[in-house]
Amino acid sequence: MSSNQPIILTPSLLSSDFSRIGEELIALEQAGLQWVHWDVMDGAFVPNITFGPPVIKACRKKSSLFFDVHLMIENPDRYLADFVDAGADLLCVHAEACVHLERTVSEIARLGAKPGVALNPHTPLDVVEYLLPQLEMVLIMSVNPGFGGQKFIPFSTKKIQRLRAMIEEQGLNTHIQVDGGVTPENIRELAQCGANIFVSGSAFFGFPPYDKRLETFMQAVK
Ligand SMILES: O=C(CO)[C@H](O)[C@H](O)COP(=O)(O)O
Ligand SMILES: [Fe+2]
Repeated sequence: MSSNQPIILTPSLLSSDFSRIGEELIALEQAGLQWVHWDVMDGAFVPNITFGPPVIKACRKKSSLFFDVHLMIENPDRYLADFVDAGADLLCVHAEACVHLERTVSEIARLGAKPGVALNPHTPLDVVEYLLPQLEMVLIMSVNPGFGGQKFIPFSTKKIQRLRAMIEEQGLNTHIQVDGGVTPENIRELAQCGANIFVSGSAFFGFPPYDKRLETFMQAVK
């Protein structure tokens, strides 16, 4: 059940060289990428800490890539305006971190960014069912969030299939992003299940040059 949505590869900067993120962004753009995935971690929602709005804001000046921002933070409402001001194009919050998810999603849209909701591997799809018309994207975590380089959790394929069916049932064409353990070896199956936006960290940045790596992913998904 593949989607009619465009196929997009969004490299996760979590596996990039943090000492030169600005240069990495320029290299991605030159290699033909259109999106880039920022993994924001607060050391509370997930057991790791990365970067926040000031880093994104500084990098925004160097890049016209679409900034796809994955917020792995508790109570994200506190920082939505800061991330939009920093230049986030899409803000994806975790359902597990939001008590009033509809309010949070509406606020992201009001601030002028595209809203997304991420679901941890064990979180059922029901939590987004009624919100789908308001969402640009649902992110299916195919690893437990917090670290790059983990193994893809096999039941995620069934979850993607069910979500694509739910989206079609409502007559929508919401993006499905899959995040964690995505490789050129499994991207085709994930697209056939209905995902159309693919995050890749370790399997992307570990295999330069980036233009060739993008081509490898795109050939694999054809
Ligand atoms: O959200 C994430 C981790 O919480 C990352 O986006 C994800 O793990 C990407 O890394 P890899 O492709 O190496 O699995
Ligand atoms: Fe992510």
